[in-house]
Amino acid sequence: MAKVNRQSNWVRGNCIGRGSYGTVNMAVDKSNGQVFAVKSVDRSSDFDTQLEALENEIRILRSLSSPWMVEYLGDDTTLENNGTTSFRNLHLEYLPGGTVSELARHSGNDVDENTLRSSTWCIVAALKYVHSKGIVHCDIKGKNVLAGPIPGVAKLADFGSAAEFGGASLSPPRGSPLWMAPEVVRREYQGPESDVWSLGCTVIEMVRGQPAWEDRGGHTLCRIGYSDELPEIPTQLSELGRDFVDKCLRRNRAERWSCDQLLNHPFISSSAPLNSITHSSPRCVLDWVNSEFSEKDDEFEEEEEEEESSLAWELQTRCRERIGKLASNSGAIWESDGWVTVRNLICDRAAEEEGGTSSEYPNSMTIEEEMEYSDSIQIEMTNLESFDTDTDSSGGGDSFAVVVERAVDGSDRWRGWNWTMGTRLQDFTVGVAVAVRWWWWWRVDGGEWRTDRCTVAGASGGVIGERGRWCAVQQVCVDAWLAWCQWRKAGGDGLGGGGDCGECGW
Ligand SMILES: Nc1ncnc2c1ncn2[C@@H]1O[C@H](COP(=O)(O)OP(=O)(O)OP(=O)(O)O)[C@@H](O)[C@H]1O
Repeated sequence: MAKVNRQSNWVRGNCIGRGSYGTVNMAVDKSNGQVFAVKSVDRSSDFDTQLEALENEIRILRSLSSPWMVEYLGDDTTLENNGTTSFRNLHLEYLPGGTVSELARHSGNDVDENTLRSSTWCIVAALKYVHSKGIVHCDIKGKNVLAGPIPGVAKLADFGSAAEFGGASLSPPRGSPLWMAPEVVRREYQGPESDVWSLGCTVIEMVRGQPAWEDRGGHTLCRIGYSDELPEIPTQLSELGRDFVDKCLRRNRAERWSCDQLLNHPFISSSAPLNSITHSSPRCVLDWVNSEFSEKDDEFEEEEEEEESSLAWELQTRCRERIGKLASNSGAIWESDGWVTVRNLICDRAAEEEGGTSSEYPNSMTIEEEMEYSDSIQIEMTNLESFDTDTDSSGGGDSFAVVVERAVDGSDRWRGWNWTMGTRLQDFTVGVAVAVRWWWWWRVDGGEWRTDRCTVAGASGGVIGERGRWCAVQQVCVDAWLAWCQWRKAGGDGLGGGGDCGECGW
């Protein structure tokens, strides 16, 4: 997906947030059905600062990319309201979980410390990355941390105040007063250490559901900037949590811990979301169809294990988010007539070697009938073959079959099946169906990504659509893991052996 100056081929949806620098709406890309968030400022508005902040955010976000930051998807300018209003727009990954500040308010005093630790880990990991790029966020607070679809996954957002770090004070100081570090309030300095102070305030906010300092205007600013006081650390926070906050809230900024040090603090050091995952996968299908993976390899070649783990988690999360958003939409009509097979592939190495044939699928053949197919389908085939090779390398002798059909009415609707190890693994509709290694996504009707009507054989069984949206999202991950398990346990009980995957708990 092009990441800059996206064509204005999208529709603005409901307003999902307002800040001092803009309005945030849901939006849908008409060309591929992708849901995203769009932050907009009316260009004719009297408030130049709003436009400046948005342009600043666009510039900064273009230069950054981390699994723990909300992803920049592009930007554009649109004429709306019958051509009377011109908006400058920033397109962002949509995160449906709300802000950690809202979550904290709703949970009252009932804080789940595991979630807190892992959200904190995400913020620190994001900050470490941002600081390493010479940028200070300048507005760390609960409202600027968006919750992912799974408790404990969080992403840093709102880079409208962010700035390149020059070692001096930023004038005027940036950020939200109650989260500002003392040196920022005093206009002496604003750097990475100042973000760490704000982080300490944010951890308190995530526990209390309220800002760390009570808001009494100028009086509070005096307390922050010119007293020896520190915010009260909530008693319900564990000893480790209190120590972590203490390392952030040092009035002398030289004594504050860096993000590197904080990542090693026992409060969060083992709280990276799903940090046992070490495999990487494509970032998102639409990026990845065109990417040929080279960018990913270059980008992450030198990253440490921790970052690889973060990436893998991010990828899985994106899969869940994407499909979760779309699982509730209406999709392809599965039972309709009028489909034609355009590509049919069966890999049955063992059968070939033994001179046998696959009895599981009646049209068994290596590659048959190629009437018409898209590039993406080609990718699917290529990778299925390597997938099959992987399984065979462990002596599996499995067969892997894929049939892809296209609607004869030319509506660009696709559907397909794949079978493996003699068992029907998945039915899926395909607009773009891609398999790389053990990961699967599928998209229907040229835009919607769905999971319902995806039947998984073996222990999980059933029609996913009957299980409700969240289950459906989980199930997609099960599907992905299922394939992964199969790859790992090639030739064994990979498909039928659900229930013992240590990685996904399925
Ligand atoms: N990518 C996103 N996905 C979902 N919701 C979002 C997203 N970005 C922003 N929001 C929602 O919109 C609200 C306002 O966004 P944001 O904080 O970026 O605006 P702002 O004008 O810069 O705010 P502030 O007043 O804090 O400076 C957020 O608090 C959040 O509720």
